[in-house]
Amino acid sequence: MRKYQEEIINALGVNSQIDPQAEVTNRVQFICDFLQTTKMKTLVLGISGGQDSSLAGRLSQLAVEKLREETGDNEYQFIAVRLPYGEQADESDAMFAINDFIKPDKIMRVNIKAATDAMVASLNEAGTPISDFNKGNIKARERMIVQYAIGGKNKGAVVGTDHAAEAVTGFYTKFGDGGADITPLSGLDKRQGKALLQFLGAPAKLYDKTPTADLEEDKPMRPDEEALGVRYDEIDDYLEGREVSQAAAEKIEGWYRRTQHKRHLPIAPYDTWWK
Ligand SMILES: Nc1ncnc2c1ncn2[C@@H]1O[C@H](COP(=O)(O)OP(=O)(O)OC[C@H]2O[C@@H]([n+]3cccc(C(=O)O)c3)[C@H](O)[C@@H]2O)[C@@H](O)[C@H]1O
Ligand SMILES: Nc1ncnc2c1ncn2[C@@H]1O[C@H](COP(=O)(O)OP(=O)(O)OP(=O)(O)O)[C@@H](O)[C@H]1O
Ligand SMILES: [Mg+2]
Repeated sequence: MRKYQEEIINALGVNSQIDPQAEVTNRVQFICDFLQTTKMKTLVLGISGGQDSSLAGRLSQLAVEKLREETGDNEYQFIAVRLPYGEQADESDAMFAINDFIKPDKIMRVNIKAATDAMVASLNEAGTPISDFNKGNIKARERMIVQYAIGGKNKGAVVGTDHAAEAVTGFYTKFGDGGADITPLSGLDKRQGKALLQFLGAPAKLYDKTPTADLEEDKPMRPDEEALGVRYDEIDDYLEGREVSQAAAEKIEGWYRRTQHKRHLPIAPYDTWWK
């Protein structure tokens, strides 16, 4: 194994083999422990219709159901939030994930288009035209704002969907979808997330779906793999300690190096890791 590969695997806490049943049990328990320790009662998560939020959403729902049963406290709840920008192309997938699999206690819908467009217009007026790519990051941050607002009203914590195959490339918006209170999928790669969904009895269309950030209007539903220039299969192999092509390894390590700043708190004068 490459030396850097080993370092990255350790930093992200990836196991080369997992037992999906144990992972589900432990991760649900982790969420329960978090709520009981912090005395928070609500979990909030945006549901896109993609694999990651389907899994994190179902684990969140299972955790609050377990706590309700164990404590008799019916205040524990999970709020699934639909956060379309206008009309979402795969809206039916998102509602399918919610109704047929996640089965959340509560569903909310907040359209982020007005807030996003107002922000872009104000920036334009201030002499800062915003590219389609940059606007995509504004959308991700608007979603973060909505989830924290709902959490703030409900003694709630915001659930993040970051996992090892995303963390390694830093393929998320800093303080956007990267902004959360707990990340129950940490340490899992993409195929391990899929294995957990299969164990949980998710319909295949939820985990067979092509992963997309879907933030750019110029490139709707653009597959993550196209943007990253490397396949999830290769990322997963790399994270599980397997040999991948030199080109794939270099691509992954390049992303990891360039996005190091996203996996740390803001840089302070005494920090040295960034130098
Ligand atoms: N060396 C450094 N040290 C400290 N801070 C540094 C830095 N370099 C950039 N920065 C800061 O980071 C900013 C860039 O990071 P960021 O704002 O995140 O923006 P950036 O990484 O440029 O873009 C986000 C990427 O993640 C993708 N994404 C976003 C959201 C969701 C998903 C998904 O899969 O669902 C994917 C999106 O498609 C795009 O490719 C810079 O503007 C700067 O403020
Ligand atoms: N349209 C949306 N509505 C609600 N939440 C969203 C939406 N788009 C993105 N999100 C939130 O941002 C997170 C990051 O998106 P990301 O694409 O990485 O995950 P995903 O869509 O759940 O899975 P996949 O990576 O397989 O597409 C999602 O998990 C979800 O919580
Ligand atoms: Mg997605």
